[in-house]
Amino acid sequence: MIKTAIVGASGYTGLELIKILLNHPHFEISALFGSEGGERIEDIYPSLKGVFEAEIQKADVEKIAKYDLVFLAVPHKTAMALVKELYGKTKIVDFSADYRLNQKNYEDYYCPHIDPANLENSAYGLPEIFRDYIKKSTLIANPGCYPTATILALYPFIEYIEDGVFVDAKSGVSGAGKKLSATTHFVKDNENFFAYNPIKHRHSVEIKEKTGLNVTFVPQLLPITRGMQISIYAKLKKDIDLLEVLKEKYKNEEFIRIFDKPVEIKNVAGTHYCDIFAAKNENMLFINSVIDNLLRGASSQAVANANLIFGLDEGLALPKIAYVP
Ligand SMILES: NC(=O)C1=CN([C@@H]2O[C@H](COP(=O)(O)OP(=O)(O)OC[C@H]3O[C@@H](n4cnc5c(N)ncnc54)[C@H](OP(=O)(O)O)[C@@H]3O)[C@@H](O)[C@H]2O)C=CC1
Ligand SMILES: CC(=O)N[C@@H](CCC(=O)OP(=O)(O)O)C(=O)O
Repeated sequence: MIKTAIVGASGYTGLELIKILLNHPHFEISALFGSEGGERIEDIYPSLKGVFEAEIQKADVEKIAKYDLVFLAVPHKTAMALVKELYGKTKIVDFSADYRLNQKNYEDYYCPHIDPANLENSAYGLPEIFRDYIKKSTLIANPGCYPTATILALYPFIEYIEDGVFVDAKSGVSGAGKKLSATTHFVKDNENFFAYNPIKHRHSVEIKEKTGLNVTFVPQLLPITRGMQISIYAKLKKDIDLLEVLKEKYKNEEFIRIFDKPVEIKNVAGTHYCDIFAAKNENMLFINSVIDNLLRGASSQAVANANLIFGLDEGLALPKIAYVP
């Protein structure tokens, strides 16, 4: 078995990761870490009682470095402070944005980078596009949830569209993590729907850097727990058969499903799937994608990447059964 540590186990993506790894034939959950430690995972998440019970230790680089595989499900900045010490000692899948961007883009949208030397050692963990790099890397920058759903939808069409696309994005509230804020308060979100941080959201630069396209990106908060839906509006340079383009690009991809009608969050919530649909009105293109932000947008994608860096089948243990009805 491959000894695995989860740093940030008490968070939402940490919990999803635990659930996936409990069904993994090769990755064994050997240690859980958090900011202070001294808690038990089944006390934080009573749903795990009798299923998986373990102590959470205070994060400590010396201890974490002993494991073969480390998932960092921690906030930006915290991740790079750990990677700076851990790189080369173990295999790392980082959920944060710290190794996703070039230094300039990172510092323009986040903060000064404290480990720029390792930016060139990371692979952007979107398997459908960067699989070959991922397999050779020991540091994976797991993509953001909005960029995952947006880039997978745009990728087949990049050569066919004009620069300048509108990305209308909607996320469930778990995308913001477990910490409380005025924006994620029940009374604010319940029976409500609003845009936040339009145009300037940090994910616009991630989408731009990976696709080369200028994007007008507007995230919005849906009053649901999990799942996200992306609507992209673009101009086609020439007439193409949209579904044929999608089917051809993703013909070997088990976890991309192409639909001939608009896609729905509920069909992917609880799974690693990204469902995609596209339609056009003359040269006006509409692309529609859905994912589970906690899974394909974070934890199941992290496991797909870990499978690849250990030379395992990419789909091992990835969830396929949606929470329907
Ligand atoms: N939620 C989502 O849909 C997505 C999240 N991500 C990214 O994944 C990461 C985790 O997100 P999420 O699970 O939502 O966040 P949460 O806020 O739910 O959880 C964060 C976790 O990080 C731990 N943590 C914080 N500081 C430290 C520290 N100094 N040392 C060790 N552990 C620490 C916390 O532990 P403790 O409770 O002990 O403080 C907690 O378990 C973030 O980088 C986020 O941006 C990426 C894509 C989608
Ligand atoms: C609803 C919500 O607040 N979503 C988060 C995005 C979560 C995500 O994908 O991730 P990273 O933080 O890893 O980039 C936001 O807009 O900041």
